[in-house]
Amino acid sequence: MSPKHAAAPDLPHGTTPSATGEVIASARDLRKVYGRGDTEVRALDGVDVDLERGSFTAIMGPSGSGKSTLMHCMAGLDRPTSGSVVVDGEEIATKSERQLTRLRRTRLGFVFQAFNLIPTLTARENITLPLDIARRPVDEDYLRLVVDAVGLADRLDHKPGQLSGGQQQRVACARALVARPAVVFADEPTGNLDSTSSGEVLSFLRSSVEELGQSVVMVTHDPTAASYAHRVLFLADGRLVAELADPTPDSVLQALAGLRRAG
Ligand SMILES: Nc1ncnc2c1ncn2[C@@H]1O[C@H](COP(=O)(O)OP(=O)(O)OP(=O)(O)O)[C@@H](O)[C@H]1O
Repeated sequence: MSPKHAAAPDLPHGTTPSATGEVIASARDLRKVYGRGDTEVRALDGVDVDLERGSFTAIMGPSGSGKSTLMHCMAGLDRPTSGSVVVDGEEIATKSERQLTRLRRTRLGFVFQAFNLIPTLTARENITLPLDIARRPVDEDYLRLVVDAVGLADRLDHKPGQLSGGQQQRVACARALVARPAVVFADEPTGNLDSTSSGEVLSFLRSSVEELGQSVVMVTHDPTAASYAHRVLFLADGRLVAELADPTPDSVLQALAGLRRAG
């Protein structure tokens, strides 16, 4: 992975060279209902989606449209009321808590808005934590590749408190990737970052897809962030209402404006 990608926010918006045509995660007629009676909320109201291996997908939509619920149901963090979710060939909607925990640990990567690093561990220890918990050996060559790509080689002995917000989120990205998960789920990964740090994190996520063949799904409110993806899915009222391939910040803004007019 070239360092220029890790620092260059200006990525080409073109075809998806890394995409394989193979589905890595899918949802069928996915529904999630919170509450009942007068307080019932249909957070997901019949979502069908296929996510391709080796592609970067952004999920957008107004507040309350179901973005986080969709991501959480697809990542086994929340259980759907009905419908099916298959990730890396496994139906996850029917798994036990124990099986889900194992699946999340071994096959999925997560990046959250609040970096969620362990303050007493160094950057390196934070990055290798998922492997240590799963008692899997660290692939030092791959670790070096990921660490170089996020530009953290000279920060590995620092604790999170000694790192900037952008650096902490890059540690979180490296942590999500080091076990080579089937899918990385990122929930507003740049929500706490300035535009420069956001660009670095998003460039890294995109290059992890294009150069390492990873599959990334990201919830975001930010059209610029979404433009780093290969594909943007738009949710409204718990339904998938539109999608955009090879987005730019302008085309995302236009799509959002169109949806507001339609709504
Ligand atoms: N635990 C819960 N209990 C009850 N209702 C919930 C719960 N979680 C989410 N909801 C409701 O489900 C709907 C979808 O919520 P969700 O958080 O998925 O939306 P979102 O698009 O991610 O919103 P935001 O952009 O504001 O984060 C909202 O109406 C929300 O109030």
